[in-house]
Amino acid sequence: MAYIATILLLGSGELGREFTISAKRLGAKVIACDAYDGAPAMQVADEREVFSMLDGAKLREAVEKHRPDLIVPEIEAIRTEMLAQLEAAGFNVVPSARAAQLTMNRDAIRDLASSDLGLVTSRYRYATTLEEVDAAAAHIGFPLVMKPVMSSSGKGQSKVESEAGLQEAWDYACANMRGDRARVILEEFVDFDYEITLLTVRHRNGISFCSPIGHRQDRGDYRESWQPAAMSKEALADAQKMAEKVVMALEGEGRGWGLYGVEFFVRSGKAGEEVIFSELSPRPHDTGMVTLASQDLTEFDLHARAILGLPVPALIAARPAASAVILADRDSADFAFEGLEEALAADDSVDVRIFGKPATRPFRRMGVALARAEDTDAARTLAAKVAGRVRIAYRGGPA
Ligand SMILES: Nc1ncnc2c1ncn2[C@@H]1O[C@H](COP(=O)(O)OP(=O)(O)OP(=O)(O)O)[C@@H](O)[C@H]1O
Ligand SMILES: NCC(=O)N[C@@H]1O[C@H](COP(=O)([O-])[O-])[C@@H](O)[C@H]1O
Ligand SMILES: [Mg+2]
Repeated sequence: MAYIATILLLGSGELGREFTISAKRLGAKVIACDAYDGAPAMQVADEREVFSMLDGAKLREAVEKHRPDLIVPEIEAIRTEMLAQLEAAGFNVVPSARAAQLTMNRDAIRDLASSDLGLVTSRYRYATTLEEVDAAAAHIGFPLVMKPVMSSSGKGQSKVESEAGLQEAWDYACANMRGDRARVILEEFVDFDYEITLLTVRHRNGISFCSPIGHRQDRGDYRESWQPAAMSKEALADAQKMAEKVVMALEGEGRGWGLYGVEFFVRSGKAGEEVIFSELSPRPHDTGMVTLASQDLTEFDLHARAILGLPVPALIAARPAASAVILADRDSADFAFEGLEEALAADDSVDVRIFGKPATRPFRRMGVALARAEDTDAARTLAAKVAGRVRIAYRGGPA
């Protein structure tokens, strides 16, 4: 059989696994890559390659070996200069090398959104030394949020209440950053009423939006999400306008086709709800796992369709649903999941996804519970209950 496309997937976690299933259902061949063997997407892909996505030479080698039609980043930490070189050499990077490059660096995407595109963001300053941190903090005020410019899933991020906390936050950011560039962003702490992810699909016929996804984060990492999130018509229109603007600005030399997770904070102001752009992922978003329960075409199906040049509907409906994460709390390479029987006892409104990661770590996401109900509040309660019933039984320590 001739495949519709050969896809080289860079990063093979839970998001990549669902994406691989979607792409394969449409007739694609998927080669899953990650730094460790047995990663979730590798378990369902046609082939695998094990190397660090930050190793440019290995990345090029994998591309030359498989000659993919599409190079699909699944994580942020990739040698993006190599993606740009590969794109220049004629390879198709999803959605574009520019998107991968700009979103990997908080300073790059923030400058684009705020200075170039004029989107509303929190006030921010950068710093590369503790002295610069002090100066930036004096400008921003307290409380503030400090993050390494290169990090994801809340790594190295802290909320700082006063001057006394700056040194600790700086040390924490430096210890948990990616790369060798000690640089942080200090952001005004936005006391938002709620936050959303707006899944935005850019495809051959234009742009389509999913219903907004509400979510709750802890330690800078997602814990639960629900869809559709209630918000005013005006606020949703503002968010859609901003999402379209930023997504359109990311195409560069690429096609720009694909699904993006655009994150916003929403707070009420004098003139109604104020929408503040936070950041975005040029790929499926972790909070978007709720679409496995809420939408007929999930965020993974939509990403696959968009990048393959297949039709994406203009209107994407969502029924009330929620997701809740299942986290590990220690290091282990010998463990088992228990409680699935009770977790799934309810009825067909609940489900789980166990990711199949070969080892646990404190706070590592190992699975997710999904629930549908008559409204999102009920769905959240149900999803949390299901997640709570799945237990990880640790039998041994790390490998
Ligand atoms: N300026 C801010 N004010 C208030 N809360 C914030 C601010 N910045 C971040 N947060 C909180 O921390 C969460 C994580 O922040 P952010 O999305 O910037 O981190 P991340 O490391 O890129 O996470 P991910 O990779 O999972 O998207 C946000 O969703 C929000 O809940
Ligand atoms: N916020 C980004 C995100 O959720 N990314 C998802 O987590 C995986 C890494 O998990 P791990 O750290 O447990 O290996 C990534 O591969 C991706 O699927
Ligand atoms: Mg985020």
